[in-house]
Amino acid sequence: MAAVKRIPKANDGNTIDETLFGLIADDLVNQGFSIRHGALPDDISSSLYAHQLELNSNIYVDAGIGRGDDYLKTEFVRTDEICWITSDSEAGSKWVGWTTKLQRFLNQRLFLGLFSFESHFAHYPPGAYYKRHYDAFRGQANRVLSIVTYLNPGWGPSDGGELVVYRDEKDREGIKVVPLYGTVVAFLSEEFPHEVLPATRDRYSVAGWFRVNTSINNSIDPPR
Ligand SMILES: O=C(O)CCC(=O)C(=O)O
Ligand SMILES: [Fe+2]
Repeated sequence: MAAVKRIPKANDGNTIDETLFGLIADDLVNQGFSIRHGALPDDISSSLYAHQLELNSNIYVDAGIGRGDDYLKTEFVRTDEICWITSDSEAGSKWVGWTTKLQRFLNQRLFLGLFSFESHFAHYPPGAYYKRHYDAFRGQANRVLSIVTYLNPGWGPSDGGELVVYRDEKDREGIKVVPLYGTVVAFLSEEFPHEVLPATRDRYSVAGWFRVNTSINNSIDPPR
């Protein structure tokens, strides 16, 4: 008889992933964003962490803004460097597997119509930043939901590098998120301006975006 893999259940009978996904969905309904500490399953964090350590620093590229012809490299806005994640590595495939489950859950629960996902590792050397920005522009129907997680064990308050999520266009104070290992942040891409403050240490994150399908005439719009 084929072995059946037992998926751990939380007390309420949901899988551990489903319990977390339910909390994220509730946060998105109530406030449009979700900040969950220690949320990414440790198996995925540790794989991503190990994989990121092995990445040769020369495969990172300077981050730019926009896509295709709109792509600009501007130090005025951001000074991090990035490396896109694929399912080719074990770590990438675990992460993409998990985000696919989240995507399915949110589509069922919130009818978001999320269609594709793209994500990258980002390295912010000491002093690097990403100024206040939106991940998507209203009406351009592209990035719908942003997700970020951190690969920085032992990050302390004096290390800086917080993600600041602003509640709206007018908010100047924002909510500061310490980029600590295991924290997961998700927010509606068109609604929340945010920025990355400079850190005193190397800061590693994974940032991803779920998109809706903007294909025209059966030609599928590529993620990037
Ligand atoms: O690393 C972070 O905390 C967020 C990065 C970000 O805002 C982005 O890549 O668009
Ligand atoms: Fe962003």
